[in-house]
Amino acid sequence: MLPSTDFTSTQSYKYLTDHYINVASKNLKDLFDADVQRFEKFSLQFEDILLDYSKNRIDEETLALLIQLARECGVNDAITAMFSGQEINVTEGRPVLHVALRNRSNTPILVDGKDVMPDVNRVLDQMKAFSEAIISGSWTGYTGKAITDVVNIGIGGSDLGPVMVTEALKAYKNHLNLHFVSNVDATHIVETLKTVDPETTLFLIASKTFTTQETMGNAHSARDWFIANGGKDEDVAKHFAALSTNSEGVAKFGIDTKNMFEFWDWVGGRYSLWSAIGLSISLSIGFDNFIELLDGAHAMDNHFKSTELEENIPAILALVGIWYNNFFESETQAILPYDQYMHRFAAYFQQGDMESNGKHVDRTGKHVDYSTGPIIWGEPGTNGQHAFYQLIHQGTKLIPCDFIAPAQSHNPLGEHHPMLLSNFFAQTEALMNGKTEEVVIEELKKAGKSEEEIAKIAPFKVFEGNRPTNSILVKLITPRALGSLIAMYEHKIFVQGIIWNIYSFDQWGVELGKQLAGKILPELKGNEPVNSHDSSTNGLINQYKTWR
Ligand SMILES: O=P(O)(O)OC[C@H]1O[C@@H](O)[C@H](O)[C@@H](O)[C@@H]1O
Repeated sequence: MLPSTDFTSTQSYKYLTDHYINVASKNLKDLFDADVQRFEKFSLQFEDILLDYSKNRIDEETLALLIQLARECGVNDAITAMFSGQEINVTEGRPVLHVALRNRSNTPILVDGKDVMPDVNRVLDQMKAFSEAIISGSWTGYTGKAITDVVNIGIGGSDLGPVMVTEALKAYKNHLNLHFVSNVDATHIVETLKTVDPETTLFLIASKTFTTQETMGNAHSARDWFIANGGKDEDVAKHFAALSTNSEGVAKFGIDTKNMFEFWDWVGGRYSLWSAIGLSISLSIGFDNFIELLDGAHAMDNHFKSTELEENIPAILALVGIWYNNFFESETQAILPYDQYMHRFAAYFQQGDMESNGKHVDRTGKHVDYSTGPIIWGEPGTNGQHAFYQLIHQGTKLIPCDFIAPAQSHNPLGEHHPMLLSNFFAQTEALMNGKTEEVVIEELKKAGKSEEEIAKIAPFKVFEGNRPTNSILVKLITPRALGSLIAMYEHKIFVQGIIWNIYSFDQWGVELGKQLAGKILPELKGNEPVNSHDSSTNGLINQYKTWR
């Protein structure tokens, strides 16, 4: 059982409310001027990952109170509950054990009295053998040729993790061409199939439930294309594999269950890249690198599980996030990787965070009267600088940002990496310090502007500063470091969900739209007008019918 506390009625929350008034009036620049130790005090290192959270609008008292808040909300007990396989996904009646998938120390983890580790290791062995056969070319297609292309068909958690990781670790990639098809828009599968050859293509049908409309639709179209282009029914086994918890659904689709890579209902979709859903990752970068990814996540799990909250990286990130979300009332949080390979990282955590903590009832079923999960967004730097950073620097909204960058590049070409990192360092400094009116006026004077010109233009050139950021500097984005980074954010989301007293591992909010689409689909047949909806929906459907 998870503890259930209304965090707004804790002692620490009350203290934080008063403390906020004091801190909100302070400037980050002044906090740095007043304390030469600030970086040492507010930074933590884990292996090759340095978290600098000193450029946040906090002081030592803030941190102490936030940690007290975490304690009052039972974060430590909740961590124990998750790692020990308790049924903490209450509304779906399941434990939450993505940590078991990467439990490289193999300590037993019990679900209903049974250790899950032998099953986890069995599927890992199966993934290893399969990956090696495909990569080496010993597994051949129906005409005897080696596989050259892998198409992962999945959506949400069965797509975003594999896409994000295979992109982030492209530097480790082998000869196989990876493709990802997620959208039910036929364009996605049609354009992908134009680029592959049925004789040398392997399709991975990735779906936890094996019922998701988009994935099933794309999987059937892929199978039809395979048959229409020379494959026979009996050849399907050489070209289709399934990654799922639903063996019945897999068999019904016509995939030999020998080609099924199993996982379990205690793996949430958005936490599933560590499971059989990661097969495309293992095929792309090799099984050994996939294990490195799991190792990195496991190391972060151990850090999270066994480190006091004061030094616990995911917990600190969570608490600082709560500080902005619930006291400064910031609505969003940007994730800004200064690494082109990590261009899907923010998109991945849009699902990870927003599907987990986008909840409006607490664990007792009561409507919350406080803000829960933030809106997550972001793009890689430096691209974002030339697009939306204007608003972060000079807009009216407070946007806490996580800046992430590798110290070493996989592509050390000329001055590119120092140029990239100079921007990474400059942005957080600029956001913190801003530029005062006096400095602006001084600069304009030096540029020879008249008093009149200066008075006109100066206000537009002022940067208020005092914009908070975390900087996450990673030595090099290796599979291990990436595994740790992903696990770090997963646990941050977990801690926040515990404090907000919500269930982070269900996703009922995605159901209504699915239900209604199921009702509307048959209504789109035929030409007779539809009148079973509100006038807007009827009007749109009926216009569609006249235009199609
Ligand atoms: O893997 P499945 O069962 O096809 O589900 C895909 C996605 O389906 C969505 O509806 C869920 O909100 C996601 O959490 C999930 O990842």
